[in-house]
Formats: sequence, structure tokens, C-alpha cells
Amino acid sequence: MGKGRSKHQGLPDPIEMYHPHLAKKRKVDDDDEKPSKRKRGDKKSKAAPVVPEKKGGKASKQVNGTKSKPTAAAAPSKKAAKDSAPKQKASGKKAPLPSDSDEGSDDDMEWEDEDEGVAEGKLSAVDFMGSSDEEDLGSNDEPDLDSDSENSVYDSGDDEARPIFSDDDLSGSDAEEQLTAANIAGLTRKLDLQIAQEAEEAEAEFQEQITTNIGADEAKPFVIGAATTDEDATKALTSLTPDLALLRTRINDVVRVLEDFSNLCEAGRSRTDYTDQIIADVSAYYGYSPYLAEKLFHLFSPSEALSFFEANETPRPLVIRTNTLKTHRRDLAQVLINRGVTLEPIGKWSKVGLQVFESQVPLGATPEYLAGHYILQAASSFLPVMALAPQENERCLDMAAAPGGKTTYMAALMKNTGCIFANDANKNRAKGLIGNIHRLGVKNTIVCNYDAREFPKIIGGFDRVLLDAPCSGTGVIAKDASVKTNKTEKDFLKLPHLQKQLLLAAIDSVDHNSKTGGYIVYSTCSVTVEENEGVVEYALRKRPNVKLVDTGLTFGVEGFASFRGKTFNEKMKMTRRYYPHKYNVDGFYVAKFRKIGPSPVGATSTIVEDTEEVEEESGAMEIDEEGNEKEKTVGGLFEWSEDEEDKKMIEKSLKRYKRKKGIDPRADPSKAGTKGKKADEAEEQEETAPKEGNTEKPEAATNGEKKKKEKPAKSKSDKKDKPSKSKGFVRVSKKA
Ligand SMILES: C[S@@+](CC[C@H](N)C(=O)[O-])C[C@H]1O[C@@H](n2cnc3c(N)ncnc32)[C@H](O)[C@@H]1O
Repeated sequence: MGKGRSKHQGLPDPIEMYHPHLAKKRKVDDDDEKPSKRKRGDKKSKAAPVVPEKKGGKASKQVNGTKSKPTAAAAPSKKAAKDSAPKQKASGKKAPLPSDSDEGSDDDMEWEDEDEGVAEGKLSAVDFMGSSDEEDLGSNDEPDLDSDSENSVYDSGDDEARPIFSDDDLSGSDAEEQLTAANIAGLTRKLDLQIAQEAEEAEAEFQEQITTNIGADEAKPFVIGAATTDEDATKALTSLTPDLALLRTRINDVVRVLEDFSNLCEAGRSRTDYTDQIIADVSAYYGYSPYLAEKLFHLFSPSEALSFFEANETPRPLVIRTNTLKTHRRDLAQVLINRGVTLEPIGKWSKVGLQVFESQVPLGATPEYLAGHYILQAASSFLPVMALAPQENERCLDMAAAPGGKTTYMAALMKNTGCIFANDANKNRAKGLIGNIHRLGVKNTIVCNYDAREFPKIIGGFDRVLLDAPCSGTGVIAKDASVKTNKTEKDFLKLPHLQKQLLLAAIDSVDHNSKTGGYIVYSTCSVTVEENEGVVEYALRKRPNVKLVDTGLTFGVEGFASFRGKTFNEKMKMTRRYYPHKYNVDGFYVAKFRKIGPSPVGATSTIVEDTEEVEEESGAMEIDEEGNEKEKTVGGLFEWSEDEEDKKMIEKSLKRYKRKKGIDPRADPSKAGTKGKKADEAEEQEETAPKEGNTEKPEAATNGEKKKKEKPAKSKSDKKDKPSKSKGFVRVSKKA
């Protein structure tokens, strides 16, 4: 972390919700700061912004071309973030946590140490100086976005390590005193002063805004039909460098209209006119592709959508997770404070997280980091693991595990007992996973490198399975702004398809008879419905042997029970959505299932053998007459041809089985031997079905290995026939 100070904001306090009045005021401030931008004299305040000719027309094209957000756009968001704190403090309250708010006092809770014990004798001198020499400093926690991008996947898990500064002396101070007095109290006093001052300013601004806006509020904003009346404004919005202040004003105006449509709409204009307008403007102002701007806009009310887009312009707080296999949070905090790090517990909901406000040292290179006492990990990444709640001595699977932020947290909760299979299909990312496992002293984990869709065939019977799925990353735009423009419609068809297959594999890998578990957690760092509720809905229909259960997470917005005409399972509300503007965490989704019966016979998931097949199956979304996405009756995204798929899979398995037994699969079964097709099929299904009720299968990985080795003839010949169609995954070692 650099020397700059991050916003004082305990997680998951909400950041500012969008208020058109204040945003408008901020816009005026911005204009004041940049007087040369637009010289329209007193016309400025009433300049009615003009509609670009077409949605996604010139204006958005120009801005979309630029990668980072223009300065004029960044200015209001910083100010917005600043404004939010005083509002909370001014009323003498911290922003409430949905379900924690009534628990004890902050002081009691926040430094309460984690439940997880620390293994004895862990802090030897050798450990302390760092034994993780196999690790690439500062990179192991960092999502490998290059290799991810190959697969269009994002990992919100770990934050990147920071550059190196000098180390301070550890010794010579009363650390406890420093922690409580010098650090927290001092920090609090300073912040209180600052906050009080800001509160006064905000209040004054707000009052002024109310006064100056009374007239404006009463008048209908003239935003849609303005094109013919204000040529300057037209030019300003469609030229190579659109006037961002004007765009912003129009965005604000349209939000006001949409939120009070019957009173404020212009005659003859529909909601769709306004919605199209604001989506085009948001796309231009924040630099999103029109396609993604529209998709994200529809997740929220207009003003909340603006809060979401605004929150994506500021980074989330830097958070570290205490590795309770090696230390306690209080001890770690004390040592880091001695090194010049200003930090504080992230909130009552986590006993292991610390939010870092500022640091004199690089957090990715301290002796404590090297010794594995903590990992840089986004707060949202804690949530799926907390929902999974792995228990000691269980057998768990992390299906898409690299670089290991969640695996290592699971290991800590399990106190290094039991066994975790940590899998990732990407070999390079799996290396980072191994690095983190070593550094953090995880000893109960086996790393493997499969396409996780194969897992039920490799080894099953897990007590719990985490599927932190590859996704589009729409929840982590603040971290990776390229998502704004590089995700296409195709991604939102292909990814859900993969996610569905992975989720079925996750379900089929769990032992429904597990004495302690039988749970599956599905998570993504995306906020789109196709990648979340759409996938969960599919799994619920395809696997009636699972049901949704409470995630156990104490905050989060309910999942959608319906969305734009599509109705989901009523239990969908038990799933949880996380938004940057609401909780100041990355956008995230968490669903928890309980497996209540065996998977259907022969239900081991299939791997689609080539990309063409994926595309054919996935490209099945259609748009209805109102422009809404809807499923096709056959082969749609939400209604993928399941029976066909099962049939194909069973046929493939049967052929494979026959080949294994030395029977020509094309031969007529009545002539080939004593076994009929049905008998073969039943036997095959028995073999390929997940082995429920058996939690101890130490040899199963080897079996899987054997099975894989028997297949290459097929896949090799397939590859020869179709050289250009690769699954996109490199598998080197199949050894678990
Ligand atoms: C969101 S990231 C996982 C982050 C990880 N859980 C953590 O907390 O550090 C998704 C991962 O899925 C992996 N992946 C993509 N497709 C996969 C597949 N078919 N099977 C297994 N892993 C896959 C990617 O390589 C990527 O590492």
C-alpha cells in the first residue's frame, strides 16, 4: 500500500446512495473547478442537454474508446464518497449493518479475537522471517487477469501486493498501548474532527442546494426534446470530446424524471425514451459499452443504478485476512501498527479481517506477510467461505480455487484438519495457489488441475463443495475497468453455460449422506442475473435433490425472485447479493444449497467437447417483442435442452464403457454378447454416478487418474479431427 490514506470506512458500511440534488450541486462545483471547460455564462445553469441522435451513437463511442474514466467524471465521485461519511456521523450513528446492528458495542466486538485457534509454537524465528521463498513476492495474491482473460473469468479474491518501502523496528514499544491509544483513539479523534467539519460543510451545501433547487424541482427538466432548441448543447454532447458536465446534468435530470415520471415527463415521451437516453449517457460518461451499461442499469432503480456506476469509480478498501493457522488478529494488528500501518477490524461480521487505511510499508513484503500471517484478500471474498462454513475433519472440494484466497480460509476454519481438494483448470493459476498454500502453512490441501466439470467422475463424496465460479467480473469493475468494454453478449451466454455445468458437477460431487455437511456454495464476483439466479434456477430444476438454504450471512441484499418478466424459485430470496454502493465491497453473489438426496442416476456432468458445441447451446437467448431477454422453449439459456443433453451423455458413457470392456460400441447388442443395452447402461450409470454415502475414498483420485488415462485415444483423435477447437484449458498434471 502506498502512503496515501484510504477513506475511513468500516466494512460493510454503505457508501453514498445517489442523490440527484447533491450530484447536481457537485456538478456545479466541478464546473467551478474547471471554468475553462464550458463558457456559457448564465446560460450554463439552464442549458438543456441534448439527445444524441441514436442510443449508443457518437458520444458514447468516443468515450468508450478511452480506457480510464475522464477526470471530470472522477471528480464528482470522490466528492460523493467524501460527502457520505459526514452524513452518517452527523447523526451520531454508524451506517447500520442489516443484521448486526443490535449486537453489543463496537468497541467490545471489533477487537474480539477470532474463534479459530492458533496452532501451538507457530511463531518460531524461522517462520517469522519467512520461509515462503517459493513465492513470487507480491504476485501470488494477485489475480492473474492475463490468464483469466483467456477464459473470460475474473477473480475478486485477492488484492495485489504493494511496492517495497523500508521496514521499521518491531521492538521497543508497548504494542497494546499503541494499538488502543496511539492508533485507534488518535485516529478516531482526528477523523472525528475531520468528519465534524465535513458534516458542517455538507449540511451547508445541502441547505443551499435545497434553496436553489426549489424552482428547478418544480420545473420539468427538459431533457429529451432539447436537441432542436440548443445547438451548442448538441455539439457539446456529440463532439469528439463530449462535455461531461453536461452529460452529468442530463443524467441527473433523467433520473429525476424517471423517479417521478407522471409529474416530470415531457408530453409524448415514454419511459423507454428516457431510459434509452440515460443508458446512452451513462455509457458515454462512465465509459461502458452500451450493451453492458444497459444490462447493469436494469438491475436497479435509476437512482440506485447511478450509485452503482459511481461506486465503480472508486476502489474498495484494502483488506487483509488474518491467517489464524499462524497468528491472532489482535497480535497481527499490533505488529503491523508498530510498522506504521493504520488499520482497524473490518466489522463485526468478520473476526479475521482488517481494513488498512494507510501504511508506511509494503503490505505484500512485510516479514509477517512472508511468514504467512495474513493474505491480502477482498472482504467480499470472505463471504462464500463463511457461508460454506467448513468443519474440522471434513472432506471439502474447492472446484475453482486459484489463487487460493478461499481455499486457505477454508483450511484455517478447518484448523488444518480433514482434507481439501483445491482444483483449478488453469495450470499457471494453480501454481499461485500452491504458493499461497505453502506461505500460509496450509497442510490439509491437495492441489489438482482438472476441468472441474469432470470432478464427479474423478472423486465424489465430499462433505462440502465451494464453487467460486469463473465469471464476467461485473462486480469488480472498480478493480478492472476493462470489464466495462470487453464483455460482450457472447460472454453472457457462454459463461452462464459453463457455470451451470460446473454447478451440476459441484452438486454431484457432494455426499448427501454426509453426517456433518452435504452443502454446496455457489458464488461469483458478478452481479448479472444470468450468472447468478439464472444458474441457480437451472440447478434447482435439473437437480431436484438439492434445495436452497440460508447462507448464514448476516448482511446482503436478497437474490431476485423475479427479474424482468422471469420468475425464479421462490427460495431465491435466500441467496445473497452484494453491491459496492451498498456495502463498499466488491459486487458478489452467494447461494448455498443442501443436498438432500442422491443425484439422478447417470447424472455425472458432461464436458462439452468443443467450443462450437458450447456456442450452439449457449446462443439460445431470444429477445421478445418488448426487448426483454427470454428463454427459448428449446435450448434457451434458462431452459437448455436438458433431456437431450442427458441422453447424449448417457450414450457417450455407454460407448466408453463398452470400449473398456472390449465390446465394439457399434455392434448390435443382441448379437454382441449376453448383456443387452439396458444392462450395460445400468452398469455404466452405477459406475459413473457419484458415490454417495462414502466420505472416505482416499484411492478415488487414483481411480479417476486411471479412468482419464483410458480416454486419451478418443480425445486425441477428436483433437486431430478438430485442431482449431480447443477447450481452452491446459492440463499438465492429473495427480491429486
Ligand atoms: C473466480 S476465480 C477463483 C478464485 C478463487 N476461488 C480464490 O478465492 O482465490 C475462478 C477460477 O476458475 C478457474 N476455472 C475456469 N474454468 C474452470 C473449470 N472448467 N474448471 C475448474 N476451474 C476453472 C479459473 O482458472 C479461475 O482461477
